[in-house]
Amino acid sequence: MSLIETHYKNIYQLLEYEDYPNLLKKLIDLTLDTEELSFYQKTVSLLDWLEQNQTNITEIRKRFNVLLDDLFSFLQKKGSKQREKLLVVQNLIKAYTQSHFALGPISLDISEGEIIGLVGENGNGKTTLLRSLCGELVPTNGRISYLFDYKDEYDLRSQLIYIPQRTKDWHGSLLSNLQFTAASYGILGEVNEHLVQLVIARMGLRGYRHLNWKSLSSGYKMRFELARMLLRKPKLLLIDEPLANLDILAQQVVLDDFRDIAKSPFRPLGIVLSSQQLYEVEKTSDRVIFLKKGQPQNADIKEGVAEFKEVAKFIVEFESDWQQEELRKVFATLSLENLQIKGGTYIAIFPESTSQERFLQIVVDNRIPLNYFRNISNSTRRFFLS
Ligand SMILES: Nc1ncnc2c1ncn2[C@@H]1O[C@H](COP(=O)(O)OP(=O)(O)OP(=O)(O)O)[C@@H](O)[C@H]1O
Repeated sequence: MSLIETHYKNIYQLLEYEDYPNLLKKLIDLTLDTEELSFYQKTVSLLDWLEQNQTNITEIRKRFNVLLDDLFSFLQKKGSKQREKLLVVQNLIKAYTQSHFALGPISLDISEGEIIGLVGENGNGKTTLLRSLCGELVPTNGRISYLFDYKDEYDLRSQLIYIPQRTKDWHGSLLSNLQFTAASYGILGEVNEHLVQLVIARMGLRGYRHLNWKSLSSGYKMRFELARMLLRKPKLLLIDEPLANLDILAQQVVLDDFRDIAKSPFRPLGIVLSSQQLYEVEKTSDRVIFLKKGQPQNADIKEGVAEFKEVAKFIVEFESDWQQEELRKVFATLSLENLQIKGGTYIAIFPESTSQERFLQIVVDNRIPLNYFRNISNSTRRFFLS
């Protein structure tokens, strides 16, 4: 099955399951992928119609179906985009003279459709890496090469978007700001009007379009930044702590959005994001880099290329009402090497030969009360252990 056919099948399944909120997002993504005013108009009129007709399910289904068929037959002709390499970093070092902190050497590359997660404790170089990748900081050593086409420095900056942790405030309404952003990238007239409506709806900002910066919560300010990013049609998005200030549900929505946007068969883009939400980031990213004192811990640099390391241990994180002593006793049969407890959560380290099944069997046989369990043998979580 081709990439487009799989995409098509997944989206039609949403129609079958009547998951209209998600379907609407996908439909807007496909509309943006067409880059055609006639489709922008059709989808915006569907959005307007939906606002007045939320209960007529048969008609809603019919309209979604017609538009989806239309979009797919257009995009099928356009064809999917071959994924290309966007960026190559070779032995990057960034040293600050004032604080004696040095990042790197780091080597990595990123292609269209790929998401790289950056994790690590505070002050270990995540922001420094992102700011170096976007050109805001000049490397002390090493090379960063952008492999996509760009006309000049301004064009490069518009295709390479960096969203910092603390974004600048803005004046006026959310709608007028997005219209202004689009205009500053040469998107004018009817295209501007429709495109802005689409990205507003895509980011769930329709009900907030007339609000100003002060009236938006931090989560909605982040959505505004993402809407602004979409208007600029970037190749590479570098984003610092996008999940900070978001509730758990909003975090999952934003991460799903990142995946959908990065992995579009028609306009894929590369994303590098930093976060403290380890497990959420691991679920979403294709690769995760753990930085400690400026060094990637889970990658070996061989001939300038990062190779990701595996650990030779079986490590589990769990929560239980049992005391350490009782747990040590029963897990001794699995040759327990180390048991730590922090913040009410246990981390148990066993030899590599221990399997998850054997661990769970011991739990069942001994009726150990388990409130939570996660195999972290391959998670960057293990680097946070003391
Ligand atoms: N402009 C600067 N001049 C000197 N030192 C700096 C500068 N910016 C950052 N540092 C230092 O570099 C180190 C790494 O900082 P950085 O902001 O990259 O870490 P981080 O992993 O993003 O941290 P956090 O999770 O807290 O955002 C810190 O020790 C910081 O104090």
